[in-house]
Amino acid sequence: MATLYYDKDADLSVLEGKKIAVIGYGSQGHAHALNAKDSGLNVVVGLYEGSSSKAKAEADGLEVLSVADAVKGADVVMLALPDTKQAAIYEEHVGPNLKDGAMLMFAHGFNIHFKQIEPPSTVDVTMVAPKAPGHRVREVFTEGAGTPGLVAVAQDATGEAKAKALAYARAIGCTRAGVIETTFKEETETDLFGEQAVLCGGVTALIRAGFETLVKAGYQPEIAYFECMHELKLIVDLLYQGGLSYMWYSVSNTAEQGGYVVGDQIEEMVKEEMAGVLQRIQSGEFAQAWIEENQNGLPKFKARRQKEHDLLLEEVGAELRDMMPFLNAKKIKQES
Ligand SMILES: NC(=O)C1=CN([C@@H]2O[C@H](COP(=O)(O)OP(=O)(O)OC[C@H]3O[C@@H](n4cnc5c(N)ncnc54)[C@H](OP(=O)(O)O)[C@@H]3O)[C@@H](O)[C@H]2O)C=CC1
Ligand SMILES: CC[C@](O)(C(C)=O)C(=O)O
Ligand SMILES: [Mg+2]
Ligand SMILES: [Mg+2]
Repeated sequence: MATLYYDKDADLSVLEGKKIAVIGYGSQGHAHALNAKDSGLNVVVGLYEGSSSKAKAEADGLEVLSVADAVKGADVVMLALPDTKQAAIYEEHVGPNLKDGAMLMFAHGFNIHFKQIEPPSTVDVTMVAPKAPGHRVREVFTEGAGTPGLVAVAQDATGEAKAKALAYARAIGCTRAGVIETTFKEETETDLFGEQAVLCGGVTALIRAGFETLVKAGYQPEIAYFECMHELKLIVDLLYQGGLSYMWYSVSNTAEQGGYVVGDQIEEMVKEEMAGVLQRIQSGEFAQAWIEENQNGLPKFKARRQKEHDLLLEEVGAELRDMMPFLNAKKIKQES
C-alpha cells in the first residue's frame, strides 16, 4: 500500500521565513513560485540575463535574480529548468553557491537518477513532482484545489529533508490532493513511461491516427476533429471524476460494446511495444539518446515538432476553437 501525505501531514512552518529559490519560470517554475508565494513563503526566482520569462515573473510580483544570486543563501533551491539543461546550469551557477544544509529540489528525477548531477553530501536532495502540467498546477491551486504529487528523498543531510519536502509540497498545493512517497528511480521511470506511452505519446498517436483515418476515407476534417480530439476532453473528464466505470456508464451501450471489442484489440497490439518502451527507459537508452540529441542541437526534435505543428488536425482545430470563446483557447508561437 502506498504511503500518502495530505495537508495534515505537512507542516508549512518549517519553511516559513526561509529563502526559497525557484530556478526557472516556465511551466513548473511559475506554478511553484506563485503557489509558494501565495502560501506565505519567501520566494525568489533565478533566471539568466535575457530570459523571456523574466518580465513575466516580475509582472507577477516576484523578485528575479541571477541564478547564482538566487542560490546564494537559499535554504531551498528548486531546479525548475529543462531536464537537459540542468546539469550544466548546476555545474556553473548552482553547485558553487549552494550553502551547507540547503535543500536541492527537483520536480522530476531524471538528473539524479541518471547521475547527470551529483550533489555534495552536505545538502538535502529531495523531489516534489506534481503529476500535472505546470499550468494546471497553478490554475487548480487558484481554484482552491491541488494536483497530486510524488515526494522522494535521495539524500538527508540535515535529518529534516522529508519534513521540508512535504512542507514544499503543501506550499504548492500538492498535499491538498495527495502526495505519494517514492524514490527518484520509481518517479523517473514511471513518469517517462507515462508521458511516452500513455499521456502524451500514446494519446496523441491515437488522435492523429483516428483523425487521419476518417479524413482519408473522405469524411469532413471538422467532424474528424470533433470526434477524435475535442470530445476526448469530455470523455477524459468522466474518467477523472469517476474512473472507467463512470465513463462507461455515461456513454451509450453501443459505445461501450464497441469500445470493449476494439479497445481490447488495440490493447493487445500495443502491450508488447509498451514493454519495450519501459525497457528502454529502465536501461537508460532513452535518456542517453535524449542527452545526445540535445548535444547535437536538437535537429530531429525540431523537425518532428514542426511536422506536428503543420498537421491539418492543428489547422482545423485552431479554427474550430476560435468559434468557442468559452474554451479560452491557447495559441503557441512556433519557434524557428
Ligand atoms: N512541464 C511540466 O508540466 C512538468 C515538468 N516537470 C519537470 O519540471 C522541470 C522543469 O520543466 P518545465 O517546467 O517543463 O520547463 P520549461 O521549459 O517550461 O521552463 C524552463 C525555464 O527555465 C528557464 N531557463 C532556461 N535556461 C536557463 C538558464 N540557463 N538559466 C536560468 N533559467 C533558464 C527558462 O527560461 P526562458 O523562458 O527564458 O527559456 C524557463 O523559464 C523538469 O525537470 C521537468 O521534467 C515535472 C512535472 C511536469
Ligand atoms: C505528462 C508529461 C509530464 O510528465 C507531466 C506534465 O507530468 C512532463 O514531463 O511534462
Ligand atoms: Mg509527469
Ligand atoms: Mg515528465
